[in-house]
Amino acid sequence: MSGRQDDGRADGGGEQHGTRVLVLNSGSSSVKYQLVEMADESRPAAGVVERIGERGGVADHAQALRTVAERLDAEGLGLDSPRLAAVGHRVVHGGTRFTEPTLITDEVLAEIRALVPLAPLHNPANITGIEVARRLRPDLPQVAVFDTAFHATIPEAAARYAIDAATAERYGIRRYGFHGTSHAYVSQATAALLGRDPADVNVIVLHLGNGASASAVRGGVCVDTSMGLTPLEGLVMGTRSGDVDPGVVFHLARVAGMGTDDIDTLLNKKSGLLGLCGANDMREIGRRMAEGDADARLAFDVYVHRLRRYVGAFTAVLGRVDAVAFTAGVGENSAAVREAAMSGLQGLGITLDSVANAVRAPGARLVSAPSSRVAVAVVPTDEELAIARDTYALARG
Ligand SMILES: Nc1ncnc2c1ncn2[C@@H]1O[C@H](COP(=O)(O)OP(=O)(O)O)[C@@H](O)[C@H]1O
Ligand SMILES: CC(=O)OP(=O)(O)O
Ligand SMILES: [Mg+2]
Repeated sequence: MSGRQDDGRADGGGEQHGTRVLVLNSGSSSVKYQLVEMADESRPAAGVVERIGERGGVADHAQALRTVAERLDAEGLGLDSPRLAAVGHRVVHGGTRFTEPTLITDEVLAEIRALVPLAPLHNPANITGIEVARRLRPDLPQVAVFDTAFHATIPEAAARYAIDAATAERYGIRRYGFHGTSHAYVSQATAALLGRDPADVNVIVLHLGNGASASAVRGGVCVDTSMGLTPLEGLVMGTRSGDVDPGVVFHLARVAGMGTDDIDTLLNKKSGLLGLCGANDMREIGRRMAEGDADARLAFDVYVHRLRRYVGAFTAVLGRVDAVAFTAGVGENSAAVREAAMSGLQGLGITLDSVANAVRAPGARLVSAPSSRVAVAVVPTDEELAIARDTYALARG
């Protein structure tokens, strides 16, 4: 650690002395950013630019990234800082090509671009972030950390769709899975909360943000996940349908006369909670339910029903479950979703402690009853820290 600079000055130090990583987590409609000081994993700067492309928001991802750069400059923490060691980028789709954090070169960028058809809402935003950061600091290592990477261990029986094998092979059609950085981080943190070695613990992780996915993790290794070829499959999400009969697509095409792009937009942006009740934010749904709104109630019930199905399915996949971990915006904050999702599951060894579950508290914590064979935990995710660690490790060589 000879290069570490701990003098506490806002800037300065030699060129090789950077100990900070800028993490860019570009989502379909937001850019989250964090500056992570690796010496103590503190965050000198963090923020989010939201509502990209929506009314009242910035026009596009390039504009959002300019806003991020301006905010960092205003705090004296700009991209020109010599304390910066590297930039870490969340990249959503790595296909079968990328299963590890990867130093970004022109060739790597071209390969990420080739994967755009598999994640049209996400990879273009990630690419814009990479291009902007490379332009501003061509001298810095830039690292891509892939959402799909943690799922590369999923066995063929769970990863393959039962469709014509030659067609699947030719077009790369298989389950890739997403939110992997979060599933990896949270499954490890859950083992730590239980005071056990991750290699001995089986966890069902429920990542419930705007996008949502479940995963089955056996001894630290992912063995199944709810998202598939794209981040559309699986759980009910803010604006995405999750699982639907593929026949719905043909029916809409033939009977409703909708085109491919219209159906894509319908299922990705106008469905899920939003499609069912006109709101995609679980907080608003909670408020409306309290006022007796039947549409909000139905949306909540559909969301929870799907969640319970996956908990049951992944219990069967794992055989033995040690913990169910709730994470991301909804998972960490909605006691009502956790309560409803875990109710009546004594047959699976799950008993929630309703009082503990209702308490708001920071950090990882147990919300199951002492008698519960399966621990139920709320475990805050930290994708940015996980990306920063991977990025720093690779940048330092
Ligand atoms: N206090 C809360 N109660 C219920 N839901 C919440 C609360 N706070 C945030 N959320 C939910 O979290 C979602 C965002 O989660 P987040 O993990 O930040 O998503 P993403 O990373 O996909 O943007 C919001 O849509 C909102 O519904
Ligand atoms: C992959 C995915 O769904 O990401 P997000 O939840 O950030 O949209
Ligand atoms: Mg997220």
